[in-house]
Amino acid sequence: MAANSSNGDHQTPTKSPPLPSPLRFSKFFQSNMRILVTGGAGFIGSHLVDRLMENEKNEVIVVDNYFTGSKDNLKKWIGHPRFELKRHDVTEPLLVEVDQIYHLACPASPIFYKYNPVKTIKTNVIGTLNMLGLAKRLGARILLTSTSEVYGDPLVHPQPETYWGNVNPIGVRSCYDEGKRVAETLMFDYHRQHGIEIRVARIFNTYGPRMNIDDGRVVSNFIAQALRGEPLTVQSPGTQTRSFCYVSDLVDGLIRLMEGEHTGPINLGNPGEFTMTELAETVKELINPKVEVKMVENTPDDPRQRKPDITKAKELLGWEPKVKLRDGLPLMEEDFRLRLGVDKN
Ligand SMILES: NC(=O)c1ccc[n+]([C@@H]2O[C@H](COP(=O)([O-])OP(=O)(O)OC[C@H]3O[C@@H](n4cnc5c(N)ncnc54)[C@H](O)[C@@H]3O)[C@@H](O)[C@H]2O)c1
Ligand SMILES: O=c1ccn([C@@H]2O[C@H](COP(=O)(O)OP(=O)(O)O[C@H]3OC[C@@H](O)[C@H](O)[C@H]3O)[C@@H](O)[C@H]2O)c(=O)[nH]1
Repeated sequence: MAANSSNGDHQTPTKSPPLPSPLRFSKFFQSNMRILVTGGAGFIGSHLVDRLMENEKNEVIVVDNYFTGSKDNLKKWIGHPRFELKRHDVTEPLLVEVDQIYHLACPASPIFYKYNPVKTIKTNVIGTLNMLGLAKRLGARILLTSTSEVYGDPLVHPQPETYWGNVNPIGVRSCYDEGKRVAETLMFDYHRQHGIEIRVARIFNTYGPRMNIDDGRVVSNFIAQALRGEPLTVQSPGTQTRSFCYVSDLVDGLIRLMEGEHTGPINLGNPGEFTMTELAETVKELINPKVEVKMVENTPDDPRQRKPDITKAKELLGWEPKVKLRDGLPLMEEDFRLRLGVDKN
């Protein structure tokens, strides 16, 4: 009996299989990395997308619910064959096929994360669970953008990753800082229990073009106020400190972390430390020497000092920030002038 009659395996095909579409061989179909960016329509996310899209081997999918982000931030990529944008809330399950997940979705400015604290904590907990579930199903590597806020009002200065923090669990900032702490816990539990490849970045205050004009964070507030000729509102006492990282440096650190071999957590931030009064004076000097600096009331639980210890990022990722505050502020000023319609005279 002829071997090919026993089962279908060896039958001589009567018709040759269809040729693949000619598009299969166009450069846009040769991507070897499909990357999901949650929160990609936001400030950091959209800069990350710009960098990922520069590599022709990447295909990028963004999901965002547009709470604080905007399609405008991604307008140069809309319609690009290697780019896809979906309105989606990460508190709902997501089905896509990807190799890497950058999980950024979460409001980051205190006025926005406090606006609906229950939603903020759901985004951090349920949103991160959903993304970890997706990573588990696909065997994808996932990076979480955690925050320096996990150190709370730190009693150790500067903050190394080994510091466990000093966080109020029931305060008005807890939806965000405790939310991110739970998100970190989930990342490490999925790593230990299910072998998921995880990366955790602890990002310190980051600034740059495309921040929302009325975002409420200090750098965007001061620049917008200086350009509008309004007083710069320093929240009392003004001696509290922050360390500000320019967004291009931060994005470089995120990509190095994702591509490297270390889970983290790893601090990503610029160790240059400034009081809020110093920041106001610098913005005044660089942008509008005529504006006044006004002391206003602060909000509860505002951390009194913050500065990253970036030894680990230097050693493990070969990363350190390059852009100094005095060089980064004018780049942001340019973008704010365009959007506010204020010319340089
Ligand atoms: N910018 C900083 O200084 C800083 C510092 C530490 C950590 N981070 C983290 O980096 C990430 C990005 O921050 P950012 O400064 O770009 O803020 P952003 O507010 O500009 O971006 C957040 C994005 O997430 C989207 N989003 C919010 N909730 C969502 C949800 N439930 N589903 C889908 N999308 C949702 C928003 O619409 C927005 O586009 C956040 O996770 C934030 O916690 C930022
Ligand atoms: O107009 C303002 C706004 C803020 N501030 C002060 O500036 C400091 C920084 O405040 P921001 O609102 O910019 O940011 P915070 O450092 O409080 O939180 C940020 O931390 C890291 C990220 O996770 C988030 O982007 C955000 O939560 C605070 O001390 C605040 O009191 C002012 O003095 N004037």
